Amino acid sequence: MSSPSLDPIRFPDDDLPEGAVVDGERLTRDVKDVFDFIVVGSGAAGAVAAHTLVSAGHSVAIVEEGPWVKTREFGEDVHGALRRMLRDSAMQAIEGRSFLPLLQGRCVGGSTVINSAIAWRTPEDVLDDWAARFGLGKTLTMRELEPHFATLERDLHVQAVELDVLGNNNGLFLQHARTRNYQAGRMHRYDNGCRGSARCFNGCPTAAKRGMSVTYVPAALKRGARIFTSCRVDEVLCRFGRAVGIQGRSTSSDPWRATNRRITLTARKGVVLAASTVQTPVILQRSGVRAMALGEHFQIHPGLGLAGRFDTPIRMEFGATQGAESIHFRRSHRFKLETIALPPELVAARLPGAGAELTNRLADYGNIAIWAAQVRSQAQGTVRPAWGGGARVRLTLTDADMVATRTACTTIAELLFDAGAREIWPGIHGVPSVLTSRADIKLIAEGPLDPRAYSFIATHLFGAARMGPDPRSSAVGLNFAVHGTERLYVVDSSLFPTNLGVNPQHSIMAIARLAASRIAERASAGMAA
Ligand SMILES: Cc1cc2nc3c(=O)[nH]c(=O)nc-3n(C[C@H](O)[C@H](O)[C@H](O)COP(=O)(O)OP(=O)(O)OC[C@H]3O[C@@H](n4cnc5c(N)ncnc54)[C@H](O)[C@@H]3O)c2cc1C
Repeated sequence: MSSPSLDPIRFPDDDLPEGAVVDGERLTRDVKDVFDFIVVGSGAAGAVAAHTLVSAGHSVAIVEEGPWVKTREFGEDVHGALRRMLRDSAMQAIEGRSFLPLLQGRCVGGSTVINSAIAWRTPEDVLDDWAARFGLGKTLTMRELEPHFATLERDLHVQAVELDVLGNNNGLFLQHARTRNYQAGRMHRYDNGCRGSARCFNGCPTAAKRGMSVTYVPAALKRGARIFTSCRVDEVLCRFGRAVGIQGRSTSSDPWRATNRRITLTARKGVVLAASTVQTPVILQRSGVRAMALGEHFQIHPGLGLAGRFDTPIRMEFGATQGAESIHFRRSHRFKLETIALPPELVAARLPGAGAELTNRLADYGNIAIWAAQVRSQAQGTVRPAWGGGARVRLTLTDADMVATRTACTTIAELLFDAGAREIWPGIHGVPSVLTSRADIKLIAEGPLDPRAYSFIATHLFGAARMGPDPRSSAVGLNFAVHGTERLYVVDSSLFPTNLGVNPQHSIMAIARLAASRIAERASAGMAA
């Protein structure tokens, strides 16, 4: 008999129903099958939609381009995580006046596997704007969304970061933001027992982070759904103006394992696209959907961070990866402040200097804090299919976006000096790489307004198949169906008319849940959208 302490811990992605997972990397023949609904993508939107549809009694197939990387495979190796779980090994970029790196998950659970699990309900001012300016009327009001938020919060265990895993990076930010009377707090996250390993980005090693690969995907499979992993959807099959299935092929991140089998799935009741704001519009365009707004109005929250070096230990490697935030400036200046812990490999990529100078700086890793901003930018861009099956994404930040960015940087610099930072490393071209006194902050305030001078990253994506009643200005109707094509639905943030100014996963899931409930009801009643 084994000792209790040696009993292996079981994770929710360990025990999956027999036959529920079809691994494209192991397929030896082409696949044909029939379901009520095909859901494309297993991230925030797809997992929730699939779970809702199967719970309503419909048969469901989820098709996911990436592999299923299980909890017990998550490690500390950042490069391995980037290669296995991120699209294009994290080498995607938005083109425009600058190249802006674009990060997306490409695995079962999508970006929820590699994200920080921060949960924010959609701000009411955003919903009011959608209703008034974009004709959404009562489709997406807080009254309609509230029960979906409540269920998600219960299922995914949304709670404030526990004090014992707050860590110094988060704690210092909170203390000094509050001293300045900024509206600030501990983050609320999908968290069931975070141990503060600061490894959200590599995949949570304890499954405490309630990403989709350990929650709604296994739950949907237990209710009878099937998932086709490492299977990429190339196009939606349409006949006589109605979606009837999907066509795709098996894939692999390792070219030696690619089997290239054809996947043809028939959908009796509909195809639900949840492949993300970049891939959903591309699938639609490849499938021959023509809508004026398709691929247009793409938006992001450009994010960037400043590092501060302290004399005292910060130890970013302990604590919630992102644990403290302030929405004080969301409406007045269009940015949200956040803490973030980055592993040494990613910090090294941002440090000023080279050779011995760089090595000395990296030796200070234990004394570095990183505080960041997500900017609610106004720029709109485009998403188009690219050669080789990818996407070409274009967007250039506006002057107003750059003013907001610069203000966010000065605000962070002030907070870092308040907290006792000896040096600040702003990482802005044209501003000295090391600032040593408060007087230096004016160098940021007078710094460039050129997006090429800043090290942005985009992880929050919106639009490109926006919702609205008028096919001339939107791609998706108020019933979540693509204008002009019956039974072809979009449930991810492609349909959002604008960005939010807060982290998007919670809004995406609540809207996907609401959409899938309505789609399921109509299908049960025998009505096509
Ligand atoms: C590093 C990082 C940190 C983040 N932190 C937070 C946070 O803390 N809080 C928050 O609210 N948001 C956060 N976000 C954003 C959030 O994760 C995303 O907004 C959300 O996951 C998007 O949901 P989605 O379902 O649209 O797309 P995803 O979750 O990205 O899922 C889309 C899935 O579709 C699959 N897919 C794409 N194309 C195809 C195809 N042709 N065939 C089959 N499958 C396909 C993809 O492989 C992917 O798995 C973060 C994002 C990143 C990258």
